[in-house]
Amino acid sequence: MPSAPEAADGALIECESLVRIYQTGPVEVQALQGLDLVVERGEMVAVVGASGSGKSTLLSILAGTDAPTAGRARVGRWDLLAMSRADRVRYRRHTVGFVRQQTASNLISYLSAEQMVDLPMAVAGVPARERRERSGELLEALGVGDCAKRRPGQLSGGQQQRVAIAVAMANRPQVLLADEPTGELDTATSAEVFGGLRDVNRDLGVTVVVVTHDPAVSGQVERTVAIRDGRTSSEVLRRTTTADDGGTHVIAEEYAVMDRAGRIQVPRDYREALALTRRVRLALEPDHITIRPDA
Ligand SMILES: Nc1ncnc2c1ncn2[C@@H]1O[C@H](COP(=O)(O)OP(=O)(O)OP(=O)(O)O)[C@@H](O)[C@H]1O
Repeated sequence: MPSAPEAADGALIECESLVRIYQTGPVEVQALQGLDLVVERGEMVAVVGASGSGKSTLLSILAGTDAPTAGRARVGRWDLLAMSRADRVRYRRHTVGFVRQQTASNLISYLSAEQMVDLPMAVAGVPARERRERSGELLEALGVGDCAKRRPGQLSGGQQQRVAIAVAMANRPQVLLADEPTGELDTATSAEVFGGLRDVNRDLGVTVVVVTHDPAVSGQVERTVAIRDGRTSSEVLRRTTTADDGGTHVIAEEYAVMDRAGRIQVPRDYREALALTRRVRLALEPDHITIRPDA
């Protein structure tokens, strides 16, 4: 099987000042307005943000199905702004896997679960025996081994999404992208599907980027990236600590994101609380920086 190029040293995904402008007739929509994102190999990151903030646009660019207007976007050694058509096919086949929100759109109604996992490998020229083994392993790993012979109509919504994860993982991608994968599911089923994403991240080492509205999902990953108006505005990092009595709890801390030029976005509620407008006073203190109203 042809393998995707190995990543250079450093982060697996790196987006810098990423811009995507959609032009529909005279109307121009800036879906991404200088977004920065770094994801390390093996990480599982949630991307959150209001409707229209640019989450799906980011995911389509990372998936290689949409091209940025400007900026930099790199996944492994692939420069997403400079890929030929043949590169794009290779990139989509081997480097990234994609799971969509609509369970039905991930699957093919007349194929069984194992046939669906088999298909991307067959297209990539993987020998039949290796395909059979890989399909079996993946469906087992996702807890749907007993569904191998069933078609999508014979699977629950949660099982369908777990099969979709297995399909996306078939060609051993470096990155698994999921756009609201639990959006159509109830809470218990969402937890099951999210568990599937965590399993492939932990056990198969794939880097996962998951777009979600679901706080129960974003609350379980170590890093959540918030997008506002097409830019990365803040990140929440979570770590688990152990207390003296042996009990564990999760500490979540919110950080503002600064780009290479030193720009940060001051949250609207902070700006409003102190009536910060166009000009502010910055002062460097021994271990922090203050921002004061211009008055
Ligand atoms: N193909 C397109 N043509 C024109 N405008 C588009 C296109 N795709 C997205 N947009 C616009 O770009 C902006 C960002 O859209 P995007 O779908 O990335 O947001 P989102 O954060 O994923 O939203 P949601 O949570 O509702 O899915 C929106 O204003 C949207 O209307």
